[in-house]
Amino acid sequence: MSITTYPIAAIATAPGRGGIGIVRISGPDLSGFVHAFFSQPLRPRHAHFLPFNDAHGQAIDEGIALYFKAPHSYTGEDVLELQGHGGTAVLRRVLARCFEVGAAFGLRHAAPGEFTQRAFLNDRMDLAQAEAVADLINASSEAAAKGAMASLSGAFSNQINALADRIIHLRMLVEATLDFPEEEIDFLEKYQAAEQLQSIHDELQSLRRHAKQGQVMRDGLHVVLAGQPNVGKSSLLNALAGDEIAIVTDIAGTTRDRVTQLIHIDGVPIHIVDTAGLRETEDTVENIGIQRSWQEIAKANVILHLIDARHPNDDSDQTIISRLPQHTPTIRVYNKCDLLETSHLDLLPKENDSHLRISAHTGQGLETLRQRLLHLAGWSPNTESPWLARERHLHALDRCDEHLQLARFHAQHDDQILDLFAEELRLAHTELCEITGTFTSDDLLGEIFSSFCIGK
Ligand SMILES: Nc1nc2c(c(=O)[nH]1)N(C=O)[C@@H](CNc1ccc(C(=O)N[C@@H](CCC(=O)O)C(=O)O)cc1)CN2
Ligand SMILES: Nc1nc2c(ncn2[C@@H]2O[C@H](COP(=O)(O)OP(=O)(O)OP(=O)(O)O)[C@@H](O)[C@H]2O)c(=O)[nH]1
Ligand SMILES: [Mg+2]
Repeated sequence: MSITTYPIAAIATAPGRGGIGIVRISGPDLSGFVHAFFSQPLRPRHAHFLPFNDAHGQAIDEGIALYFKAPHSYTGEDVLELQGHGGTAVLRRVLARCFEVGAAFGLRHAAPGEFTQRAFLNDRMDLAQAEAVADLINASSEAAAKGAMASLSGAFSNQINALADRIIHLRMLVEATLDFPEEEIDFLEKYQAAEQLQSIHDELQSLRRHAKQGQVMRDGLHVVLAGQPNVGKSSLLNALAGDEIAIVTDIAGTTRDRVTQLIHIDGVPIHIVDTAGLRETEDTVENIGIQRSWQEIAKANVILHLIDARHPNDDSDQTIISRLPQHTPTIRVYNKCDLLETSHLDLLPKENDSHLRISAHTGQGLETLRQRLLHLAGWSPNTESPWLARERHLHALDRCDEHLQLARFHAQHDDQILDLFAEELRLAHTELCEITGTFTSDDLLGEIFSSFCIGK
């Protein structure tokens, strides 16, 4: 792969004050730089306690210098770490001194993610692992951090590679047969191609379910609270968040702007979006709020349609139902059950997967609601430790599945279409390679690494 020639430097620790701050430099050969900076060579992989001097020999800081020789480093290049005191000004001075010394060596400031990009280009990790580095840093819950670490250590990539190997095996058989046209007729039977395909397909399905969970774990589920004014949407948001986030009053039309709160259910991040109550109104401000409610509803992963349990068959709710998107999972949540006379309970639809009874005031039914949300997120509590995945990975798995299905179609209509079968297998394989980065466009790499923080 293409290896860049110039060295890069950046502050690797978070901006702001900290106990220790690190300036990191990576390049194909830093021995000249090290000598110019310290006037002495450094023993690789040893901690040296040294002054970091300016051009006049005055100490800017004193700290630990660590020198990693290529390829035994994070990036696979020579890496020098200057671990000093973690103050903004002192770190900036150390970095500036690096550029002074490094000018002779073509030292440049690192772009976001450039250290990790070099690690990827030097085969220190594949693309899914590089993405996991960023996901680990950005993880908002311990469960997400655990999942990111699983991906970083290769749990996800290993499964992708195992699946790719099975497709490669089948491809080899097909391609070999294509060289001997007289054998094509027997191919499918001889190698039980349909059975192999079926079993690859089954494995892909299980991988997709797993990856879907990993993606929800990373990005969270967007749950929108929708319904008429005064049904208790904001009260439910507050109850789920365990805090007074949104204003609650008995005045219909209290919420104007959407209010979003991140909560965690069993470690799964869930973005709860409270919206303005839906109704016909002349009020300009409220109308803008209601438009925003519909925008949020259109983007939702799950809609909780709140209904006042005392009026379960309200016309306005029927109108709302008719306008809700058909394909978004929706739960009808009958709120204020604490106010219901027992005799009225019969008027409510039976509780099931899509009809729940709750009270935002007493907390009745909230645990069932939480579990229901987890279920809709594709979460099954007994899954062995999940790894984190991204939307990009899910799309690639979906496309892989489409190609496998087309391959299966050609396998079932087996008259002289072995080359089409082979082509679909090739495309399915390519999709898996996009996940681990064996084939990727520079655009995609740019997009992925530019979203990293500086110094990573
Ligand atoms: N100070 C410091 N801490 C850090 C990092 C770093 O770059 N510097 N990391 C950066 O993100 C993470 C650790 N990742 C690293 C991965 C590989 C190597 C490395 O030197 N690997 C060599 C040697 C392995 C060995 O001794 O067994 C190799 O793989 O050949 C270093 C850090 C988190 N903590
Ligand atoms: N008894 C009882 N009252 C509730 C319950 N949930 C909400 N309320 C009351 O219903 C009124 C309206 O609650 P909100 O949470 O502001 O309703 P909303 O759906 O957000 O209303 P808008 O923001 O106007 O759309 C308040 O007086 C709440 O205290 C409940 O479960 N039981
Ligand atoms: Mg409200």
